[in-house]
Amino acid sequence: MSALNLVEQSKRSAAFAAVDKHVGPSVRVLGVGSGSTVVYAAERLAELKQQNKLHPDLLCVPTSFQSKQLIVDSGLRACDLDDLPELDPSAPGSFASIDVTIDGADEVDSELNAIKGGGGAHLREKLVAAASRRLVLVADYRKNSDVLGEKWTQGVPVEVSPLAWRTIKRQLERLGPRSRAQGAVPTDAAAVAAFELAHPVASLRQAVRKAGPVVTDNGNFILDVCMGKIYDPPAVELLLKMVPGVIEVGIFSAMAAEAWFGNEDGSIACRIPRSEMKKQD
Ligand SMILES: O=C(CO)[C@H](O)[C@H](O)COP(=O)(O)O
Repeated sequence: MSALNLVEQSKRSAAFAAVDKHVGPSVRVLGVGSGSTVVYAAERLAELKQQNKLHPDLLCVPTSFQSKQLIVDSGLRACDLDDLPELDPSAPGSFASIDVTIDGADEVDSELNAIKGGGGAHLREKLVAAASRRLVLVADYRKNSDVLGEKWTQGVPVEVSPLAWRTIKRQLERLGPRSRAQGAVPTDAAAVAAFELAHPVASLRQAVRKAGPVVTDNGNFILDVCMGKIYDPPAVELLLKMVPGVIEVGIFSAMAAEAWFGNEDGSIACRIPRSEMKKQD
């Protein structure tokens, strides 16, 4: 099998396995992620729908224009996040009105922190993930990592306001040394800085087959911020988010409950956060 087919096959097997495990007749509201791996999840959902194995009134919440097309093309019903009914505010976890969300990822570390936004959809993806009782990631073996930034070297996608993207870029690039000097980044063990590079580099993502920048589904720009390995994803997420004009950061810290990977040898691996595994030992 060629390398390309191997990657596609591993995306497909991960997506099929995750859908089979998590999307049955009891799931009433499903979040549908974005990207090329989620295309296979939609393929499986369409099959299950044909076989009457889904809830008859299943609602699917899209995370992008692409995701909405996938839902509609699969014969499923799309529903905006804000159209979901408010749940009993006194019930535990009541904010989470989506039963489960299946989404892709660009890289996933051992704690299931993830980099997302390679497809530029991370604002809506994070909104949907935060409103989900369970976030399940699906990816091929190239995304399976120990530390964020090890395999995904294109930078953390950061959605920013087009109003002042150059100013925002400059501020993001100053984060490393300045914030460390001010003690904003936890550096307790000295060697363990929040991220690797002293001088992050942010580049405006350019469109393909259109002159100029990528414009997101929300009318914003994307800066890809290279910062080397990310040793403390929650701290870096917060740090980036605090820059005025940053709309959303493509670091998803401790949001995912499970990650399914298609392996190179054709097998499938399902991972949970390493700290959860230790508790179960
Ligand atoms: O975050 C995303 C889009 O914003 C995607 O889920 C991520 O880029 C993975 O995409 P693919 O499945 O095509 O590798």
